[in-house]
Amino acid sequence: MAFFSHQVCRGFSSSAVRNVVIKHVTIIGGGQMGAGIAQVAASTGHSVTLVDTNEDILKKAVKGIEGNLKRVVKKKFADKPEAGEEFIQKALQNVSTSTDAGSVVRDSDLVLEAIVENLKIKQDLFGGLDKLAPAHTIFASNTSSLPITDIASSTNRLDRFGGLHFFNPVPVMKLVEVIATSATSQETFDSLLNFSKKLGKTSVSCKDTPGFIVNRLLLPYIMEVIRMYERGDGSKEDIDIAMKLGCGYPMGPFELADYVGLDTVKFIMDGWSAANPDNPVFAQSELLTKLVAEGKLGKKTGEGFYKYK
Ligand SMILES: CCCCCCC[C@H](O)CC(=O)SCCNC(=O)CCNC(=O)[C@H](O)C(C)(C)COP(=O)([O-])OP(=O)([O-])OC[C@H]1O[C@@H](n2cnc3c(N)ncnc32)[C@H](O)[C@@H]1OP(=O)([O-])[O-]
Ligand SMILES: NC(=O)c1ccc[n+]([C@@H]2O[C@H](COP(=O)([O-])OP(=O)(O)OC[C@H]3O[C@@H](n4cnc5c(N)ncnc54)[C@H](O)[C@@H]3O)[C@@H](O)[C@H]2O)c1
Repeated sequence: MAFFSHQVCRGFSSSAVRNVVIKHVTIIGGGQMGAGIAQVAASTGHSVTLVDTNEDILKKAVKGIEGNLKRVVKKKFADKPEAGEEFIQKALQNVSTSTDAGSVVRDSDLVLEAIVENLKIKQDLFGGLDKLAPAHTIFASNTSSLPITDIASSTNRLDRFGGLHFFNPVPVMKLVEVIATSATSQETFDSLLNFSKKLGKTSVSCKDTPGFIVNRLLLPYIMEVIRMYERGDGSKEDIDIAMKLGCGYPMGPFELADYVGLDTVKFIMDGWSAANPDNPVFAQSELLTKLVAEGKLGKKTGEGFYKYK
């Protein structure tokens, strides 16, 4: 990955189809992000198929969606519990699940991937689905840090491939970064922008540069924080309080890293430090490496920088 080889111009190669109105969405990966995106897409009238590797994960994802819909309804329909219940049921009816992506992509306008942050695994997934999905289907990745161009290279639909980068927790965070590679067609880009709008999100347009906008700025901050703690310049608790009360951030950096998942933070750092071995901004942290090796991945495993059990 050439880290700073910015792709400054977007191509307008002719797409096989015109603007795709996205109605049927396949979301691959029913973890934190996939389930959150499924919830928002289903709540806004899209039919969603959520795909993961086994039924237990999918059951947990749907249960999580139901729980989070209840949180949404509590506020949105505070004085109308019946309308709130109807909203939940409608959204849930829009969600189906599958462990076989290949069999469900045939009906999809959009295949959005939110699986593990690993280039080869993402390429294998899309490479296989490219042969099965209809010509009009748009592919998109929710990757935090991998070049969309590299993920798309496993397919023959470069013009119908883009990035849709959501933020955690998806039902609450208002932003979506919409990423165009140099091969993404204008029609595809517009379809992704329209889809983001239908989800009620505000979108920003990004080039396919490492970390897009947010993570290119967020990761160096998080890594500098971890190094500060490793040097003994402040306790985790004090650093978190300082950034919350001093900067007005809703979470301190250690809380946020635990919330996002330390495996995801490490996956991103591994890629960026390998591509930039001489850049101290992307230097590895011994502590982060140790926590991930011990399976302390943050909130999702009950322990990361903090304990949650
Ligand atoms: C960091 C490592 C480096 C980056 C790695 C890359 C990661 C990635 O690529 C980019 C990111 O996502 S970067 C990460 C970007 N993310 C951030 O930076 C997040 C920063 N943190 C925050 O914004 C807040 O701490 C939270 C919103 C998470 C919780 O808020 P709080 O005040 O502490 O606690 P609260 O009172 O419980 O919740 C408040 C309201 O939200 C509602 N709600 C919550 N979850 C919900 C769900 N799943 N569904 C529905 N609703 C949900 C809840 O019901 C409540 O509603 P009410 O109507 O007001 O009662
Ligand atoms: N966690 C965040 O805050 C965050 C925010 C934005 C983007 N992202 C990105 O979104 C993606 C997913 O992150 P997450 O936090 O939801 O991860 P997660 O670990 O919570 O969930 C990933 C899910 O993908 C499933 N999966 C893995 N390989 C699969 C395959 N081949 N087919 C089907 N399912 C498969 C896993 O079983 C798991 O349920 C990553 O690319 C990550 O970088 C994460």
